[in-house]
Amino acid sequence: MKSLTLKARPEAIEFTPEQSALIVVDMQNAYASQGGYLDLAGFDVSATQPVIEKINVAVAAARKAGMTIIWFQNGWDSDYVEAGGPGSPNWHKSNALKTMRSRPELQGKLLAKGGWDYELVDELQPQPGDIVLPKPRYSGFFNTPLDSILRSRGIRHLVFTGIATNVCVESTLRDGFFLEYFGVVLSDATHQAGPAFAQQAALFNIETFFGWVSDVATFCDTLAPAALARIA
Ligand SMILES: C/C(=C/NC(N)=O)C(=O)O
Repeated sequence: MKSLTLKARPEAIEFTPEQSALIVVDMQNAYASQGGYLDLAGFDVSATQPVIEKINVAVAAARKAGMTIIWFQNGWDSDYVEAGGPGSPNWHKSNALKTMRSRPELQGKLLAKGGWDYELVDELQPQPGDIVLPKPRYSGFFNTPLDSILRSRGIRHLVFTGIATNVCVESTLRDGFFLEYFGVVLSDATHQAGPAFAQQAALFNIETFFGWVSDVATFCDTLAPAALARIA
């Protein structure tokens, strides 16, 4: 297995595709589509289409190079037992749950398994061999088998895409940092929940304290030789 060098901020980072995962965080209608949860809760989702396209490019390149692809889906059962009741901070802080409390006609619709809001957007669909993981909280490491799946495959490097940079992407990358995973964000394959400064702040935090920041074109250029080697 040959290691590759990815140009990134604050410095380049080495990784081996077979020991790395591309993680697609929560590319569901809830987060990327008009009429989904974030839109209904008042967050701007008008610029998510380019992010969807970039993720498709990154996923294709990662798959060709032999990386594991992991798709997260955030949400809960349609009775919201998994969301936690008033004894959970999630019940108080989740804007999806708050939106449904203020608009009872939406009850059972937002981030509920089995519904349109929970589904991945049409343009991004897992392929055989990819791993799809439901998650009930912002961090993909919490109450999911992510850590054991990664350990069993010898994966130490995690490349992140998805929505939202400042919530589930950053939470998962941070938890990964504490578990000794090297986290890289492809900035143009992510989008924030909230104003543009939330994106800048999340990327600043990641690049300065928790990981590395690169972009989709640089990632694909870096992987190209590994993909060719697998065909030859
Ligand atoms: C705001 C929010 C973000 N989720 C995510 N996937 O980053 C939420 O789930 O309420």
